[in-house]
Amino acid sequence: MKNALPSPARPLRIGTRGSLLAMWQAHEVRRSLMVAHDLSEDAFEVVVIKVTGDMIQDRALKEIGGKGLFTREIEEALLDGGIDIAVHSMKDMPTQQPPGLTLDCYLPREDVRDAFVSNTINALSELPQGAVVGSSSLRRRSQLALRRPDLKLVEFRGNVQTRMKKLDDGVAVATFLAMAGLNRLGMAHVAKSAIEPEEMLPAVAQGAIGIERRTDDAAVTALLEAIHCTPTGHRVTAERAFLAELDGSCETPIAALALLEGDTLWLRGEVLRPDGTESIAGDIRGPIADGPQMGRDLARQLKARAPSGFFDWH
Ligand SMILES: NCc1[nH]cc(CCC(=O)O)c1CC(=O)O
Repeated sequence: MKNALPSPARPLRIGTRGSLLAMWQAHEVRRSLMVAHDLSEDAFEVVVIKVTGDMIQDRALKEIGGKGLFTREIEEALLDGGIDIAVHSMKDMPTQQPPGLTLDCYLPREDVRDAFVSNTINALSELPQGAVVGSSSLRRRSQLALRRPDLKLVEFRGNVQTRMKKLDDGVAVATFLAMAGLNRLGMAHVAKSAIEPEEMLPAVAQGAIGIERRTDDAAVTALLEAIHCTPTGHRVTAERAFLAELDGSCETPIAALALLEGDTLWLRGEVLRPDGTESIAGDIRGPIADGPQMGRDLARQLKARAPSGFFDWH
């Protein structure tokens, strides 16, 4: 029977990338569903799906371009019925989902901050003049270039171990990771310090895990409702509306962070030139329910302030 509730005879298939962090996230979704619905582990099956983004680690992702490098194959499996839900780092998710798929279920958000990682230096502010730092994130690179034009930036990619090895080898004196990933993998000690959003505004949806489903799958929709974190949903939705209005992706120099203060949502946003020569930033406050409109409004305000040619990274 289609859309049946999971049972040992027909486990719910959870699709994910194969990276350590992605696997942890898929198992966290399984744990949450088990608790919420009093189901056993064998009501679920974690299905690993190879994605383009994982197969091209040796090249700068922005050279290959295109949105959804980490998600396309997973969404295809979801549409095909090969999996029943897909677990994603929301930071990597395109702002639009393909017809037939819905992404509106979020686990409670982790630490949103970037981590400062180094063997020898304690904090971003303590980097000596002209220091070599490694990052392949266009957002982090442009934010660093803006605030510290003296720094030398080199490409840095790979899992935590690969990056630590590069630091040991002296390829760079520091690099940057998301605190969320380090915390989830029990590797918070790798961070010398966390970088406050005031110093480096994080990526849209950083630290949030989202669960995608087939829109018409009523049983899965009901199953997921029980584990949805509403505050995370409000925050991520506002940030993603900001990103969508700027026509951005996880490979554009855009940052945003929404916080809830009582009944109010406070959204900060920043867009940069890729070379970090200029940044346009602003913020907006309003009722939580207006989050998506505020995201669009803030994006339009920043666009109106941008000189011509600012968005040439499109
Ligand atoms: N683009 C890769 C990616 N996607 C999500 C995370 C970390 C976890 C998260 O933000 O949820 C990372 C790695 C990183 O930036 O360190």
